[in-house]
Amino acid sequence: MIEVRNLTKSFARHQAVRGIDFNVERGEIVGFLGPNGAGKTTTLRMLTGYLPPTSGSATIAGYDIFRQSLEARRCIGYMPENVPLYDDMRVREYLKFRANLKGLSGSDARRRVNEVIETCGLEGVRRKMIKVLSKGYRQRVGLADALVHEPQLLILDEPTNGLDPNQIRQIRDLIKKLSEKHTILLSTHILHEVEMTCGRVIIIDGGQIKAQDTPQNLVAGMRAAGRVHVEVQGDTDVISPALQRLDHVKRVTSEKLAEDWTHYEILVDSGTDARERIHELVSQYGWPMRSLYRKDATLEDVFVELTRRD
Ligand SMILES: Nc1ncnc2c1ncn2[C@@H]1O[C@H](COP(=O)(O)OP(=O)(O)OP(=O)(O)O)[C@@H](O)[C@H]1O
Repeated sequence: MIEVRNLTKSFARHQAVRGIDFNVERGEIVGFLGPNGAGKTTTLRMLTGYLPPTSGSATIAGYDIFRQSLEARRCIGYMPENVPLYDDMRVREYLKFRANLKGLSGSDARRRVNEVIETCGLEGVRRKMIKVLSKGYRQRVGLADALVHEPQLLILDEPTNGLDPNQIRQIRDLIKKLSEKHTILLSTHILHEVEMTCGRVIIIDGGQIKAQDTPQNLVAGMRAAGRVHVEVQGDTDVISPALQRLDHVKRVTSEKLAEDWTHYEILVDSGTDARERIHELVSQYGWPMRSLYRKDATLEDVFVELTRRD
């Protein structure tokens, strides 16, 4: 559905996207992740024909996004980061206007507008002015707009940005429902959302792809695949280096708690479990300990490991 080859974008002397390659197959739902300024929006804007690339190529459903831009864009429903809506139009009127702009007319336009109003849960606000809608409903109008011409591919740029937890859940459920009929490329900062909705993840940083795989494989393949948490009472300047010297420990971070207790987070190598060694060490020195547990790596750990700056 999407084939990207050696795609590059430079703004003056700044290279925002540096020769990226990736594919998205029909029916997939793929998360596009990266820290601020990684090049996500620039990539999505090139794929949707809003920005010409400096070099490289990309096709959507077999159409070259530059040479066959119109055909390619017909296959795409794009929801940009800040959905531009006409505040002084009513929801239904706006969607009808957008459907007409996308080449639908008469009964076809009416049918599709009614369908997307239902799909996106907009029945209750169809006659409301856009300016009075909550952020969650505005996002739904943006999604309905992206869907109205029945595109095969949906490209969503941070669709849950700025929403409250209930609204995030509603949009997430809607995206899941849409994934039954559409291929989806979804850019987001919310990693939990990606773990719950995406079959595959592409991580981009500094304009380059750092990893692409299923969330499960990314977590399993991480070098530091686990964290041990321990709370010990005593001198952090002594305890922290002692923990750091244990086998398979990659990094120790500490946070002081009340009454001379400290919480240590210990990053350990994949496939190792340092808990027994930690217990032995703490017992050997007689340091009081009140908790010791291990947490497996999450997609967030993979993301931090691949994109950390320090
Ligand atoms: N029109 C532009 N002119 C100059 N530089 C730009 C332009 N658009 C983006 N950039 C720069 O390109 C880089 C990538 O920006 P981009 O918006 O693609 O990042 P992003 O991954 O979408 O970040 P965010 O998560 O903050 O939206 C940034 O350094 C940004 O400042």
